[in-house]
Amino acid sequence: MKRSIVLVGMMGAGKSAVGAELARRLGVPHLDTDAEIARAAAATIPEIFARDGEDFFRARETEVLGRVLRGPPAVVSTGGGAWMRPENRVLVAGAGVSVWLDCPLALLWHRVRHKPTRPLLQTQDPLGTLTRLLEERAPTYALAEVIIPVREGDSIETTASRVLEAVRAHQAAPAISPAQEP
Ligand SMILES: Nc1ncnc2c1ncn2[C@@H]1O[C@H](COP(=O)(O)OP(=O)(O)OP(=O)(O)O)[C@@H](O)[C@H]1O
Ligand SMILES: O=C(O)C1=C[C@@H](O)[C@@H](O)[C@H](O)C1
Ligand SMILES: [Mg+2]
Repeated sequence: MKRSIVLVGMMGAGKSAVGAELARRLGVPHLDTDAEIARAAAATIPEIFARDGEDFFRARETEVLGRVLRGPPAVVSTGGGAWMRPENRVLVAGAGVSVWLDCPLALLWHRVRHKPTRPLLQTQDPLGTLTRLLEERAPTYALAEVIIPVREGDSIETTASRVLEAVRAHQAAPAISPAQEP
């Protein structure tokens, strides 16, 4: 594996779960930016948001992403908002293939509704917030090089297999030079 695989998408899409399975199969490190930030801060993600604010978290996220992408090829599970920052997309483009786990709203909600670990969903109307975030973010997630639709009933293993297959097909495809574009 020459380039890292970088999973992007909404909270609950399965970036951490599928990333761990992919790394195990490929025999490469699995790095989860949320986990790396929490480890360095010796605090949980909700604690960091509450104590230092979202801007601080986003700055650490960009630092961590840059650091893990400078290392040997790995599977990188990003936080749900990481792909929204243009500088993070530039970092990913330089070192890895980006993969959007494209998961429908109902399935995301089913997975995140009972967990207090996502500070952005600690609102009066968490489903409304999740809906708005997905609507706002989907066009940007769609800029990822590889898109994997994830549907109810797809296991972590099945999703990991589909990611691997799609990444291999993507890497085997000849790059289109600007001169060939219409
Ligand atoms: N394909 C799947 N089948 C069943 N459960 C899954 C699947 N993918 C993820 N899950 C479960 O859904 C929950 C959320 O997944 P996970 O933590 O991997 O999401 P995430 O994309 O990393 O979210 P975040 O952006 O908040 O870190 C976990 O409990 C995980 O085990
Ligand atoms: O979607 C988001 O913006 C977030 C997702 C999580 O992975 C964490 O990075 C944090 O809770 C923010
Ligand atoms: Mg995660």
